[in-house]
Amino acid sequence: MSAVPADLTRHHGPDKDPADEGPLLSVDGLVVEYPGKRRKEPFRALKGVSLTIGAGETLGLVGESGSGKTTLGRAILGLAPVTHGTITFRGRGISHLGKRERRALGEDIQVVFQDPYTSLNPALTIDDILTEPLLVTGVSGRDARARVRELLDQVRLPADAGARLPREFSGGQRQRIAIARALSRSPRLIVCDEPVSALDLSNQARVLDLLVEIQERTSVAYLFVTHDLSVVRHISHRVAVMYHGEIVETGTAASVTGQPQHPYTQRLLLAAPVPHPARQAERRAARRELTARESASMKAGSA
Ligand SMILES: Nc1ncnc2c1ncn2[C@@H]1O[C@H](COP(=O)(O)OP(=O)(O)OP(=O)(O)O)[C@@H](O)[C@H]1O
Repeated sequence: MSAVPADLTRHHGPDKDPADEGPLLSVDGLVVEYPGKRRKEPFRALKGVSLTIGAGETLGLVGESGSGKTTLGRAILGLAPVTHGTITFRGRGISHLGKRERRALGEDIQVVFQDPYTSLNPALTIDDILTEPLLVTGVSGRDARARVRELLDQVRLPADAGARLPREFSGGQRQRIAIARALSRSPRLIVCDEPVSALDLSNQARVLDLLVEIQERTSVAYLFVTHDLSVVRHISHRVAVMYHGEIVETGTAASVTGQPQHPYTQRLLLAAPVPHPARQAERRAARRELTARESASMKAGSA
């Protein structure tokens, strides 16, 4: 069940669209394999992943490096090869769309990448970066310019920012421009792939607050990929934990980070740094205990 209040699940006005009845996105038994190098077996990066995201909901996706988080986001965006399983968006299968259908879906599903330094075209002004996705869909130049002013205001940048180039902005400001670009066509879902991990702590907090505020206003949903548990706690309604290409635990942000069930989630929590040396020592002791318990149960299993 979604942790999002019922009034947040409305989208784009009071008329009910049958496509909005179920979850916004469902992923069922998703398998993604990358071709093996030099005729080796293909590498299975996702091994049957299932999850749902409701309208207006943030699902935090955590897991260590290489667990498959980015691959899942890329599969939803049509950028990773789906071997088995289905991805359904507003009731429609989207795992194997043609180029034109995928482009049309760009209106509803957008992405914000980790690195605000490489994700914006350095040769274009901010106005051009933000108008481009609108002009390709036939919006008039005048309407696109008006929308750009609205977007800059939404991400707290001055209207004259439009005439400048990406290099004239800080990392946090660039990430806000990338968010404005993702919002330009009013999507229902944004895949946020580590959007704050390249930023310093104060910019992280500003960008996270901005994402929450935008969600409250527009009911956009986020798949929020991160390896940082404090970030996931701050932003998510629910959290899914990935480990070696599988989802090993899903629950509300409070339950997954408060009473983790899976040993990997317990380990992930114990690995998160805490400022106080005494708490750090407690964590080290808890990690040792967990390792001892795991090796005892492995020995019992192999006996
Ligand atoms: N294009 C590719 N070709 C082959 N293997 C790939 C490709 N992309 C990813 N992989 C492999 O798939 C696995 C999952 O990678 P993925 O980037 O999805 O993990 P991740 O959890 O997002 O990691 P990180 O937090 O480091 O970004 C890794 O073992 C990776 O090496």
